[in-house]
Amino acid sequence: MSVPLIDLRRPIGEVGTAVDTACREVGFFSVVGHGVPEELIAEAHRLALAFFDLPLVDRAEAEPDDVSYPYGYRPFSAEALNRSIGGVAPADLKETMNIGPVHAPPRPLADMTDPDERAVYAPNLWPSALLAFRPAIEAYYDAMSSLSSRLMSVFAVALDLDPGWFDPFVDRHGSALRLAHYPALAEPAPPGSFRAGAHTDYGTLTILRLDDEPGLQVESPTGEWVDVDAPDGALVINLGDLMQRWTNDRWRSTMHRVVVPPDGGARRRLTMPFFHNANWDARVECIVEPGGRALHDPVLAGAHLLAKFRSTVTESP
Ligand SMILES: O=C(O)CCC(=O)C(=O)O
Ligand SMILES: [Fe+2]
Repeated sequence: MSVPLIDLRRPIGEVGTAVDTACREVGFFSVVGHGVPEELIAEAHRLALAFFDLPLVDRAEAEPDDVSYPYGYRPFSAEALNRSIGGVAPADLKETMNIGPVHAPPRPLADMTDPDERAVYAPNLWPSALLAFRPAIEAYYDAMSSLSSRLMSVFAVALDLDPGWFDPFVDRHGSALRLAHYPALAEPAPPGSFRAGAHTDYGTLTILRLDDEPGLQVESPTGEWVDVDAPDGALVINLGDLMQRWTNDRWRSTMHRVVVPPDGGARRRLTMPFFHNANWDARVECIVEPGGRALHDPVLAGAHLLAKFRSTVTESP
């Protein structure tokens, strides 16, 4: 299934209407006219592959000592995304490299009394073996950060709010970029395993750069799993749980997963999801349509995110 394709160069009102429809019906869409140079995307993708081609000892240099540290390298089988929704699926068939904010925090770390907030601004861990990696990935992080801000103002318009309505809630966001490598599988995958188990994303929105290898599926409103496809050069956008809650369930945070393709996963796959979050201390209260009532209690964005994140670490990688 091609998820709805939206050209961000169209007039903002038209874009907003298309986004509202896509977010209500599918929770996924793809965008062209996003302004991120193709070379910047290709360079990040190339260096991400080069990172996963490093010998394990060099990748492991970027692995945190403590599994609860949010950034750095996570080896094969360290995560089971399905557990974030209470599932019991085996570990995912992937390894990841996770990158947090690439600029100085909005205020000194010493002023942040919540240790979990400090964790969002914990330093990134980089491998010393691949010098071109860090600048290419930081440039990609920045590009995703700018595109997220633009999408949040499109979201505001789609919800009949002022374009800047979300700004005070996201102007100090601590979002995370993930490089997800699904290696070619030498042996048949264990029964019931996935490249990434069924889950919803946690935050406001995710920007996903797919590659040529298929596998991403979304759950339709009638419960069928459908393949996600997007034209070359497009970026796939989906909503996270916080946005569903914020919109009082008007929009959908859609269940999705990455399956092992019918060839048994003979080819590797590399995607680069960027998980945009609201500010740590943003108080998210349902945006209620006229005449409606709030379906959820207010929640702080940071606490909401951490609870989700902690539920997915496997006990024994
Ligand atoms: O790799 C993909 O296509 C999607 C991965 C994903 O959904 C996630 O990491 O949250
Ligand atoms: Fe996801």
